[in-house]
Amino acid sequence: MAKTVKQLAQISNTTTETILKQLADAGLPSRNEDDLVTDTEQDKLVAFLKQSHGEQPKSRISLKSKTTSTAQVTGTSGKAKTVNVVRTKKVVYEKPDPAKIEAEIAAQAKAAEEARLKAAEEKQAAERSKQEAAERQAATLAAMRASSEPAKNSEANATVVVKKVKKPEGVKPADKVEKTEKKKTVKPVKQESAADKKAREAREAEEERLRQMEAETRRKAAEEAQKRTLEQMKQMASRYSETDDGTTAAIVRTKDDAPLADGLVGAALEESFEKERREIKRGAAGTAGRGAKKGRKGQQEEREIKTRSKGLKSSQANKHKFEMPVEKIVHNVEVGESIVLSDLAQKMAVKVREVIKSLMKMGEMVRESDTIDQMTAALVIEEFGHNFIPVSDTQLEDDLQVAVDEKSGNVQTRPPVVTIMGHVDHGKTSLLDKIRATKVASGEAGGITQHIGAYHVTTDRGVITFLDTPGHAAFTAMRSRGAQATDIVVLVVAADDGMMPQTEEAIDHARAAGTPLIVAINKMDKDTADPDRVINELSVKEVIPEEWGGDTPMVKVSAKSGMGIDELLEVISIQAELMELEAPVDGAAQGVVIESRLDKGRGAVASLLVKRGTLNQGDLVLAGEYYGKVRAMTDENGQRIKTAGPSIPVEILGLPEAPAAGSEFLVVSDEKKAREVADFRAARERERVLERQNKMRLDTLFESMGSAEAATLNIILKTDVRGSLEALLNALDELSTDEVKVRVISSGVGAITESDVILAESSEAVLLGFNVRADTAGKRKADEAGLDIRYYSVIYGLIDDVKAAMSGMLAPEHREQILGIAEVRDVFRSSKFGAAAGCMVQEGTIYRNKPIRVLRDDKVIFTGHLQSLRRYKDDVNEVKAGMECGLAVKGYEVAVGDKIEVFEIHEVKREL
Ligand SMILES: Nc1nc2c(ncn2[C@@H]2O[C@H](COP(=O)(O)OP(=O)(O)OP(=O)(O)O)[C@@H](O)[C@H]2O)c(=O)[nH]1
Repeated sequence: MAKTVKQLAQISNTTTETILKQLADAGLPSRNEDDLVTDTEQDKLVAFLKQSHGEQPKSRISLKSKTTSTAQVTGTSGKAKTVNVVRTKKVVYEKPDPAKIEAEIAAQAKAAEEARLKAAEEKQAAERSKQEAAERQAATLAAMRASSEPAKNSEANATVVVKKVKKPEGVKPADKVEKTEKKKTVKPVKQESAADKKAREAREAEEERLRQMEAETRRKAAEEAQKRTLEQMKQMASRYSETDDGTTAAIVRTKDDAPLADGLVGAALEESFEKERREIKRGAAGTAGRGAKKGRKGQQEEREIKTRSKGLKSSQANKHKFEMPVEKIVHNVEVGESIVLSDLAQKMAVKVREVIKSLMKMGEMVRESDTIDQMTAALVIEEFGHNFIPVSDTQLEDDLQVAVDEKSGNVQTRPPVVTIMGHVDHGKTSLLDKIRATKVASGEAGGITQHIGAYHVTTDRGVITFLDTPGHAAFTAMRSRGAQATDIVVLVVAADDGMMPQTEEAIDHARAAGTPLIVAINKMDKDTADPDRVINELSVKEVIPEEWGGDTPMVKVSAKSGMGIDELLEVISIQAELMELEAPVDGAAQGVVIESRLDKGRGAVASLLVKRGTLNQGDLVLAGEYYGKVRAMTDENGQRIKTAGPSIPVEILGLPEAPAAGSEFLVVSDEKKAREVADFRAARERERVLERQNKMRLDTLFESMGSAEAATLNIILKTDVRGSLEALLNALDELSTDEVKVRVISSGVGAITESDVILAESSEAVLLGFNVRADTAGKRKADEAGLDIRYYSVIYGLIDDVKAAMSGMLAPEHREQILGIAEVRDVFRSSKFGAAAGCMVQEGTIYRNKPIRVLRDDKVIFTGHLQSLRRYKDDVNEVKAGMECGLAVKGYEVAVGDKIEVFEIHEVKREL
């Protein structure tokens, strides 16, 4: 507030003269004692006075703080004592100097101005260089026109240029362009007249128009080149990404708004089109290479590229060199029902680790070897920015099938394929035997058919092919396959036994497959035979005889006496005629694998039933997961044959492994396709196995958490053929109860090996051999480990043992013990016994009067008795290990290398 000089004198306790003098000294205007002094003047006066008294304005303020605490220290005497610790802290604040601030502001403004000027200069320079480039281009174009078609007008020249761009192969080589460039540079500079100026302007306008056309053409050419390159990548990435309509699906998503010509071509206009084409190619190869083996860095680059909404950065465009339009390679990832993680990663060209990480983010804890389902895979694929293509698991097979269908022709009537079904011991094999007039049943262990066989017989009414399916319930799965492959089911029902569980099952299977049924009421020779009861029981299951108004032919037969056999065959033939069974005879064969096994000497042996076409020796057969050329072909009687038409069963050699019984087979002309389908099927099988294993692991984990007492019976199972293996696995699968789980931890076809024994030892599993034995190393290992190996030749014997072990009913029972093993070293003819064998007893003792088995390649091939046992010329009752002997097997001719195993059945305390 303004005050008079007098008032100020009073406030400061001084005279008015003093104030007036001080005001004058401070440089303020002179005044009288009643004049007002403004606030600003008062401030100035105070500042002057402070300065004149030597006082500087404070620019720094110091603050001090002090804290006191205590600490425990050890004194010189060694005693601990408490001391006070004082901490002082000083903080200095600097008061901003207005002058300094002003200077700083001025400096900043100056720098900003300089930067602006610099930017403007740079912009000008860039424009200049752009203009220069445009001029160079115009000159190049003019020179090109002049050198190519001087007579034509500029419009025509432009067309030529456009044409050349569209067809890069017809373009001019680079050196010619360079020459035209040279021509331009050596031209003398003329003084420009008015007419010249007009002409120049017209030329410039025309050149500008051409330049735009040129730019447009180049853009199109670059786009086309990019398309071609991407097409190549697409083809490389996915050879089988055909859509329903047969066109190839796009593999790469390109961004529509990405500018191509400017960024791509840039100042590379001097370059020839040919060079550009080469560079596009090179760029594509480089990009593909990077894509194929990119690491984390590569992926980061990809992400950056992905987020880029526009083309190349201007800085890159100014590099004066060709740059490939960089775009993430988007793969079409085909996924079937499920996929192994490592395969998925490979298909997306990323590391498995990355896939695992992405799944972890989704809350899925997985490992490299795990399989994930189609939906989860779809999420992962989307996450990585690729295209998810769900594929039918049978797509490749379907394609092959179409190829086979196209080639087949000459449709003819074919023999019916008949499956004989029925309850155990109702006489299926005996009936077939009778039909074939060959005994098959007598040599079988336990009287059970062990695997599916197929036979064809010629009757008065034509050829009929029979599939001989085993009777035990364990073969249900295989039997249902048999029903699918067959035209007619003959249901055998014993007249003295009637309807049994497997009779019902057979009816269900035949119905499910839509296969006509013919009932053979067997054992009619027996006194206890009651066919009416059988018919009554069948009618309950809606199997009604023709006499009762139904549609099921029923024939009373006796496999023993041969009664009704001819009638049965006739009924089968009539039924077949009614069905008008036909198949193409020409063209590639296809059908079903009935049975397969690995033979030590011959490799994989597969029984096939040809359903259509003709199978020839030398054909390339794809069966299940395996393919190979048919090296040799035999019929069911072991006769070598060269061809097999529809409905004919054959045994073939030439596949690398034994395909699963029930697999479809077909002949393919293209080995590459066969390999692809085989690989695909193998991968699918692997996925299924892994899926099952994972499920098992999880289930086990869950169950063991739920019930502490749940015991698990681990089993390692080896069998002679795939058919029995599958049957046993199915049967064992069904045995698990709430208290005891049955877990087959390993299974396979062939002898029990050392590794099987080691696995059994480590996993506390029981070793079960069905019609197979342990090989020498396996046996030695089992002896060392003190492991018991259980051998079986009858399926229900094995199942019963497992059941008994599970239920704790391990009562003493009859069990086999192997007493001795002799190896056949020589075979010679004996007038008395036929074939006699010279043997070496390898283990234990060979007894003349005890039952024996003949083993070939560690598989049981015969069970029976010895006809004679000799030491030199003498008949003996026993021969001990290490001794030679001569023997003859009753009803069987042994071969060199066979083993004769003598066993006996005795009562033992049971334990598993
Ligand atoms: N009396 C009599 N016995 C028969 C007849 N058919 C079969 N058998 C006997 O019945 C038993 C079982 O015969 P198989 O032919 O092995 O019976 P299957 O149905 O093939 O048996 P699995 O292969 O075990 O399913 C044998 O002892 C035969 O001798 C028949 O018509 N009359």
